[in-house]
Amino acid sequence: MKDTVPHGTSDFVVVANRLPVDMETLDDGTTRWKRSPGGLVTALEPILHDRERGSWVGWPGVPDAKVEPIVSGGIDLYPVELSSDEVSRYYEGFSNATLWPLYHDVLVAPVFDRDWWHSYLDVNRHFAEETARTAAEGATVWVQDYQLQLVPRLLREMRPDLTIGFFLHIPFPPVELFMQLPWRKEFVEGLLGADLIGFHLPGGANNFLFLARRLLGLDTTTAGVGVRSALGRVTLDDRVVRVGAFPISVDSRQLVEQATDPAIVERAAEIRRELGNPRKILLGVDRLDYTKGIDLRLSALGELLDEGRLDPSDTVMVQLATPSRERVEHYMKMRSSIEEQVSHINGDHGQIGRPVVHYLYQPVDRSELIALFLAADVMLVTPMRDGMNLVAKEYVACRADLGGALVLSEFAGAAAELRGAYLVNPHDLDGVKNTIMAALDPEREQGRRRMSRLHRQVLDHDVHRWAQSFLGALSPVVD
Ligand SMILES: O=P(O)(O)OC[C@H]1O[C@H](O[C@H]2O[C@H](CO)[C@@H](O)[C@H](O)[C@H]2O)[C@H](O)[C@@H](O)[C@@H]1O
Ligand SMILES: Nc1ccn([C@@H]2O[C@H](COP(=O)(O)OP(=O)(O)O)[C@@H](O)[C@H]2O)c(=O)n1
Repeated sequence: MKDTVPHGTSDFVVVANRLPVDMETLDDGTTRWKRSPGGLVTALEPILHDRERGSWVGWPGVPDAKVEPIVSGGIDLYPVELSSDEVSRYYEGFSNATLWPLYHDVLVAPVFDRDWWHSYLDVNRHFAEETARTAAEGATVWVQDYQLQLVPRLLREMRPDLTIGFFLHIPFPPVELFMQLPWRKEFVEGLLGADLIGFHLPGGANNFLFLARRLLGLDTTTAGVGVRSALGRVTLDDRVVRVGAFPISVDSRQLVEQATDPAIVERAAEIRRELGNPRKILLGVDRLDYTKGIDLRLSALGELLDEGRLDPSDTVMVQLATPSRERVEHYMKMRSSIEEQVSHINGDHGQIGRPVVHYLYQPVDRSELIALFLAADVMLVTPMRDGMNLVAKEYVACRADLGGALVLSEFAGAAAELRGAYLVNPHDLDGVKNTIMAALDPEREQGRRRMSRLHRQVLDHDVHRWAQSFLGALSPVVD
C-alpha cells in the first residue's frame, strides 16, 4: 500500500462491494492488507492488472475503516467506508440474508426487512457518489454484483456522461422467485441505469428481459439471448439498454504456469506423503456457504465409508472452507453442521494420526491451493446453486498433466461449459455417491480424454476473453 491518488482522473473504474484486499487489524493494533475472499476478486484482479491504469471503488472489509485512496498492485483503490450498522443491515442483512438466498433458489428463506432495504439504498447511494467523484469525464464504469444493483441508475443520474456496465456474479432467479421481492421494480429500474447488463448464463438474461416487460411495461426483444452473442435489448425513451450472457472464467495461462512450477509439483507430492500416501485424495475448496453443498459431499463420503464401498485406510478427503459471512445465521448453522459431520466421519472411520477428512476452516495460500489441486484425484464441486464456481475452472486449468477428475453439480453455472465433467444432480444423493465412485477409478485413457476436453475449454475461454467480450459489447456505446 503506497501512494495516495487523486479523484476524478480514472478512465476505467470497477465498482464492487469489496476491494480486492481486505484490511486486517492485528493484535498490536496495527493494520495490514490481505487478499479478499471469493471468485469476483479472483476474476477481476488480472483484468485490472492488464490495464495501464485502473481504479477500484469498494469496501475495505471491516466496519468504520477511514482509509484514504491508495495504490495496491498497480490498481488505484478508493475505499468506501461502511459503519458497523451498515455492515449489519446492508451487507449481512439485505445483501446476504435477503438477496443471496432469494437469488440462490430460496435454499433458505429470504428475510424481507424494511430497515435493511433503506440501508441498502443508502449504501448504494454512497457507492454511486464515490464513483461519481472518482471517474473522469466520459469514463467507463463497470459495476459488479448483487450488492450494488441500484448503483447504475443512481450513478447515471449523477453522471450522465459515463458509460456504465453492470455484471451479476450470482444466478439471476426465476421470475416467480424474483417476484417475491417487495422492491422488485426498484431493482429492475436500478439495473436499467446501465448501458449493458451482463449475466453468466442466457437464462438469467432472458429472465431479466421478461421482468422488464412485465413489471415496467417496457419494449424488449423477445428472441433468446445467446452466449456472448445475440444480445437482448430494452428500449427506454432516450436510450437502449443491452442485455447479454458472458460466462466468467479464470486466468488459465497463469494457473498453468503456476501448476507446472517444479516447486509446486514437488509440494503436491509432499502433500500426498503428508496425508499418508493414500490411494485416492478427494478435495473440496469453497467459501463456507450453505449454497456450496459441502454437507452433501460429506454425506456422500460418510455413506460410502459406512457401506464399505470406500476403504478409510486408503482414501482421504481434504476440505478447505474459507470463513465467510460469519455473523449471518445460516452460515453459523452450516458451519456447526459441517463440523459435526466431519467429526462423525473421523470418529467412525479414522485412526490415530490418520483422519479420513482433513478439514481447514481458514484461508489457504494460493500456491498451497494449486498444489492441492495437483494432488487431488477427484475434485468435488457440488453446489445446490452457484453463479459460476471458479474453483471448478481453476482445477481443470491446473491439470495440464491431464490427471484427476472433476465431479460437478449441474446447478453450478460452470456446468453449462464443462460438459466433460462427471455431472451430478445435488438433490440425488445416490447419484452423487455412484458418480464419485466412477470418478475415483476411471479407465485411464478415458479419464485423460475427459480432462483434456475440460482443460482446453478453460484455456480457450479464460477471464481475459470474458472481460474482452463484455467490454467489447459495452464499447460500441462509447464509439
Ligand atoms: O464478499 P463476500 O461476501 O465475502 O463473498 C465473496 C464473493 O462471493 C460471491 O462470488 C460469486 O462470484 C464468482 C465469480 O463470478 C462466481 O463464480 C460465484 O459463483 C459467485 O458466488 C459473490 O457474488 C461476490 O460478490 C463476493 O465477493
Ligand atoms: N481456501 C480457499 C478457497 C477458495 N479460494 C478462492 O476463492 C475463489 C472462489 O470462487 P468461486 O467462484 O468458486 O466461489 P465464490 O466464493 O466466489 O462464491 C476461487 O478463486 C478460489 O481459488 C481461495 O483462494 N482459498
